[in-house]
Amino acid sequence: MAMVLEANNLTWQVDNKKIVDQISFSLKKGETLGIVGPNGAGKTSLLKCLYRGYPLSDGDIKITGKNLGDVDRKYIAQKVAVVAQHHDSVFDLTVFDVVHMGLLPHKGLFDRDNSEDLQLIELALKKVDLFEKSTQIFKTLSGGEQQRCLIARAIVQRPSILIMDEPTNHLDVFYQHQILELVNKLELSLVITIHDLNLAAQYCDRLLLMAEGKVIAIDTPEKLLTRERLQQVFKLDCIVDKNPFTESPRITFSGTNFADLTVEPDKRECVKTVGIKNEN
Ligand SMILES: Nc1ncnc2c1ncn2[C@@H]1O[C@H](COP(=O)(O)OP(=O)(O)OP(=O)(O)O)[C@@H](O)[C@H]1O
Repeated sequence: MAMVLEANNLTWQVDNKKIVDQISFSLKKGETLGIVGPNGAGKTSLLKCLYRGYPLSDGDIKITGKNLGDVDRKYIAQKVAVVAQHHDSVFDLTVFDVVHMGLLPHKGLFDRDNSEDLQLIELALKKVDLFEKSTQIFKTLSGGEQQRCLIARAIVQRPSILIMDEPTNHLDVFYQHQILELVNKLELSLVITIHDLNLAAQYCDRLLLMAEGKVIAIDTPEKLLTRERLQQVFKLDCIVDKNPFTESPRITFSGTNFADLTVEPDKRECVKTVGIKNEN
């Protein structure tokens, strides 16, 4: 099957420190890849490499078969939509105007909107249930509504790949599920960073687990999320069983178990909880 995204040996460094260190993976059409790992692992930096916010020190990226170095920004904007963590630039715009921005990669400088464009915006706003709030200023929306507004912009953009940096951040449990269900139904290829491993297991086809800039493993949630691996990376003991609703892996972490919490996380030794039955 043709790959929508191919990342080969991606490396990005600052002051000789490799923040993203020789990462390779590919993404199939319609697949959802979740990037997981501890704070500071390099997840956001990896995403920024993907949409060319950061210049690579080494490696290359192909999007729909074309090398990123050989295409212009407009091609990237047509193929890749991004929902980043910070969106200050759209704060004072109305919901309609933010969603309208999704048309820009497909327009020439002097092109006017036609009826199809307006229909597309209307459909996208209805899909995320924000049509009634079209004239509201973006910054006055709730966190969940802001995420939905940015997803509507991505729908209008009609990309092949949607990249989202922690899309469930600051959302309550209802909106966490709503956002992830919504983007999964769009039938796009998705790359998302996500801290909640249970949500990642439920909504992602594959996970890329990273730490200190490197890939620890890439696999399906069922194969990747093992007690041993999670202990090694997060320094916490856990039980891995199954979510009774979805059958996806369910992870329950123990408390920290550390006598001295002032020790840096990467120097901590994981203390196993005695007597825990683990299905992995
Ligand atoms: N522009 C930069 N200059 C210097 N260091 C940077 C830069 N961007 C990121 N870093 C460093 O790279 C490391 C990885 O940061 P990044 O934000 O990619 O991690 P993350 O896995 O997304 O973390 P979190 O889960 O906390 O959001 C951090 O130590 C960070 O300080």
